[in-house]
Amino acid sequence: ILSDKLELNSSATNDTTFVNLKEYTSDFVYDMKYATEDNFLKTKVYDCAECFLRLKTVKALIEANKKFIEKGYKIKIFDCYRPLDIQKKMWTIVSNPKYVANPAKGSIHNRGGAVDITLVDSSGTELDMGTTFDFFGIEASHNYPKVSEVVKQNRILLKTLMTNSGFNSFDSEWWHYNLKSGLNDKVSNAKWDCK
Ligand SMILES: C[C@@H](N)C(=O)N[C@H](C)C(=O)O
Ligand SMILES: [Zn+2]
Repeated sequence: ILSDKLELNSSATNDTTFVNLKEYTSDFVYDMKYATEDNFLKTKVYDCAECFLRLKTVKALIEANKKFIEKGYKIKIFDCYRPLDIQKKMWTIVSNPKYVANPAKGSIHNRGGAVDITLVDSSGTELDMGTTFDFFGIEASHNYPKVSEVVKQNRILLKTLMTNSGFNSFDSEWWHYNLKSGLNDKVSNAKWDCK
């Protein structure tokens, strides 16, 4: 029988095992938007705020965060693994692959290989990235030219260290990063246990 719960802490942990980021480090800041009502669905679609990812994604993200910490910043996380059912809900609201991946194909979030993130400074203040998280418009694009020099530099900082740590950026959303090998893994609809 296939379980619809994420299989965790299996004795044979390998790079594609789903793990909880907080079990590996306390160096991240969290604002798991879909575990709140402060998101574009205007409803809490996760029962609790946990960041599950494939172990290989966790390793790459920790490597990236170390580089940001050396510069006085930290990664703040908005979303990690996302069950396919939630992707379907998102797609009914925003059926535009520039902003929400088509569930027929599956997002790399559904594969445990994507993260939605920003940067905070040493006092925990978010860097100005020009738009809010999940602003679905041209202004959120890496290629949008009419942003201030500060915003441009902040986006470049995020993109440079993430792409140097094994992630690809996503042109239409400054916050979304895909692990380079993330498309090789299976889409999942498993949910996680909330204690
Ligand atoms: C919904 C948004 N946060 C996001 O992650 N979009 C990308 C394109 C996705 O759904 O994979
Ligand atoms: Zn995303």
